[in-house]
Amino acid sequence: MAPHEANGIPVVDFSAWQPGAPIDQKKAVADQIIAACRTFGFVYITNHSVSPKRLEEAFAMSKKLYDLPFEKKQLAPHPPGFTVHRGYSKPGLEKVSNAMGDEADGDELVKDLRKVGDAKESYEIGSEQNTQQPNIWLPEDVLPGFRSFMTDFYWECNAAAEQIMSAMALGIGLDDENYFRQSHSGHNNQLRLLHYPPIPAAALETQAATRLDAHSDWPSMTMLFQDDCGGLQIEDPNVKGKFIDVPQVKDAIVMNIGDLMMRWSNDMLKSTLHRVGLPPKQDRFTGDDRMTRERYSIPYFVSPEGSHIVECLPPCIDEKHPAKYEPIKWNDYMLMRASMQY
Ligand SMILES: O=C(O)CCC(=O)C(=O)O
Ligand SMILES: [Fe+2]
Repeated sequence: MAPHEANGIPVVDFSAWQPGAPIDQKKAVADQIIAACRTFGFVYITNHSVSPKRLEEAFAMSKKLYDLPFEKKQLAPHPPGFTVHRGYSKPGLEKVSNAMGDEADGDELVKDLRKVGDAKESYEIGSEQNTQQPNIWLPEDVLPGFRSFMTDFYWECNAAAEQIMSAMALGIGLDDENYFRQSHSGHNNQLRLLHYPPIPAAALETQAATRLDAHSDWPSMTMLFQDDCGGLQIEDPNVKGKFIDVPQVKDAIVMNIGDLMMRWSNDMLKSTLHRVGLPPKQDRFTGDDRMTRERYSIPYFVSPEGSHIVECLPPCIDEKHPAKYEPIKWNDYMLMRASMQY
């Protein structure tokens, strides 16, 4: 029998969600997703529309990308600044170098940290029709088939996202199952290929480096595909500051609510802090450096149109829960969030 949870986090079997299925059957799936999103803000979804074969191909393509020499990957560079999120971002070394201290101090830890590899590298892809965020591709001969595969995969992910959002609409209690489709054309989503190279365990343990700091995602929701390395953690819904592992469930989507959906749902659904740290013990190499395994993950961020006005959903408002937020455009919300970061 399929598992119903992994480390306490609900696993929802999506196979009963079929276009012509009886409403009770669909509602059962929808309710399970919403229940998980109310407590954890995270839920595993199995038997969704992205096939295991396609996922295997996507991870294989991502590996091919990251196996390329640095100079080749740099042929599709992420533009400087925060306005366009496309193309290849090389590993950020700021944290690591900050912790290195004075070269002359001879400290063992400092020496260790000198060997610290790259914390993470990423490649961002969007809709080919999104003119505000034009894609940045490698020359075709550098990685043949990459562009066409990722363009198709982007829309396959969106098809799964549409079904999940339909289930969410039903689970929230909206009359129209297609409610979220009106504002989510799919052109504003973001496919991210992430690679966390091997790194000495000591660097993560001493927090001299992190793979990915604790954060919440901004958009409506995120669908994450992860390999079996481990290291993803979410904040325990019952204990602030305590993080629990989100182990791999093979081929499952790890779906999580973003800040925008939390606001949209008048805080009924939770946008939960999550981070990527040290992989579980058994995944570590035993050499002197105790190098951790590398990790690959593929998040897919789902956002509405920039001009869409997000207003607390009626089923999430009652006498005990009056609307907490003013209506806001997704574009304005992003600007507000970006300005808060400085
Ligand atoms: O790599 C992961 O598993 C997490 C990625 C993530 O949280 C993000 O990119 O926002
Ligand atoms: Fe995230």
